[in-house]
Amino acid sequence: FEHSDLNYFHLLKKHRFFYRLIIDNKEYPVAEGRSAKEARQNAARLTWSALKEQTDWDSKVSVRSTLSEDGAPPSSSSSTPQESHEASSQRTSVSTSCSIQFTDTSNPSRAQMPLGSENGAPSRLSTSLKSLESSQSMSSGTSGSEIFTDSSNSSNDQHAVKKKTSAPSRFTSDFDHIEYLGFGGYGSVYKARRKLEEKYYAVKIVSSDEKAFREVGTLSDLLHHNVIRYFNCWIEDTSYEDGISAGSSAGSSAGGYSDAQSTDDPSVKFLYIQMELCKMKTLKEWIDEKNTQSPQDTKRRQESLSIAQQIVSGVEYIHSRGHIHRDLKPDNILFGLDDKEVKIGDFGLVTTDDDALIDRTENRGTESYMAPEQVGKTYNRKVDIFALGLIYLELLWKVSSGHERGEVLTNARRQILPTDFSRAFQVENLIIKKMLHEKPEVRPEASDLKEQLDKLAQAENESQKRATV
Ligand SMILES: Nc1ncnc2c1ncn2[C@@H]1O[C@H](COP(=O)(O)OP(=O)(O)OP(=O)(O)O)[C@@H](O)[C@H]1O
Repeated sequence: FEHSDLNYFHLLKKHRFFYRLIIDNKEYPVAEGRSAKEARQNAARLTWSALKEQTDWDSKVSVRSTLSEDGAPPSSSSSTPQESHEASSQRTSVSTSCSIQFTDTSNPSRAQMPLGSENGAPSRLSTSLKSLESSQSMSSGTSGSEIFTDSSNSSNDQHAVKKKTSAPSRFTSDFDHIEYLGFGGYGSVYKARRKLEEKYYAVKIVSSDEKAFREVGTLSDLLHHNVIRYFNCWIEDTSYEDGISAGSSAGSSAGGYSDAQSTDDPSVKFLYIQMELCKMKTLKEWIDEKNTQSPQDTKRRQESLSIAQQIVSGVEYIHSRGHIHRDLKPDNILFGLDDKEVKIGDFGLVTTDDDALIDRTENRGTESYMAPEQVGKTYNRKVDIFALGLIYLELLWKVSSGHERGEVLTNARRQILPTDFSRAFQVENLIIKKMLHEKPEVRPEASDLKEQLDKLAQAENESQKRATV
């Protein structure tokens, strides 16, 4: 990406809305968006992610309440289409009801700040916007939008945004057989066939901001069989909504293209990220499946080792390219279409690793997999090794309930592994304990870990051969 494009996104970042959900007096993470609606939807998504984590650990929590805005009594009519889709798609069982409230945490003075009016930068904004637009239409061949910019008059610059016309969507013109796959904290993912080569891809649509650019910036830098492959990205004025994800949204039709996801703010754009299509099965589902099978079997041990080797391979590669994933968890690891390889995805929280412990944004990542130092501001790539330690333990060790899983993970974070586990998996126990060491410098590098796991796999193979002779 051009620096000018990034400047543009830095400027847009100042024009923000913030929302947080409060459920039964518990505050969930603050979400941001470039419109109130987008911030509300992001708040719903972040809360859903947090609830998913929480309900795994404690199934008492209810999440099927209808989301209502601004503290209004919950009612199905008050939820936005996206939110009601989220509420209705929740699979967690309900035991109690709870009240959900949206709180606008925006700083009004910032939220109303005219776009591009800060730091005397309006003409830079116009220039960046223009260069962004021209590169967009060059790459997509479809623009259909006009730019109204008068860079000689800075007072007009807050209007230096696109006037929306019904631009043809590159997504719907280049792709067909579009199917909704799911949503994450930041956007929705679709399976779609690119007409030209008649090949299927996953297309993730997120609001086009700095975080999204960081994700594609990193993905475009990576090519490894254990990392979800990136192909392309482009920007559109509107998001895509199909019949499922749009719910009863006015103006949307099943499988059609609508601007129901567009916002009143014409500067809000959406980044479409075209990626390798994986199976709709995450490592989380694999673990859950294994946990329903009994008893703890040797096949699980072998498969877990092979999966751990692949994840470590991917992480070693990511680290070798100078990145830290920061959000490794079973939900973010998918199976390739051939079901043979696992692939690391969701690079939304990726950052650079300059080898030194540097001051970073605090508290990034999913709480239950986060290394202890990640709650602060100074950490390095070893946070990924900590998360991997917990994942390897979960791969290997059968638990029977969400409650047990919670206990095992909480203790493991303090390097206390189940006694039976230490007995049954002596080598793995030592490796995992080191990965979970409180001091990041004691945790192994991904390359060392890979070597250890390769040796372990070799030893297992040999002992199996001996057993069959
Ligand atoms: N390349 C892909 N192929 C197939 N399915 C995918 C692909 N990428 C994501 N998905 C699916 O789409 C859904 C949303 O994924 P996404 O990466 O946006 O969010 P997430 O990882 O679930 O959540 P979060 O971003 O909050 O961590 C998930 O169910 C995921 O399994």
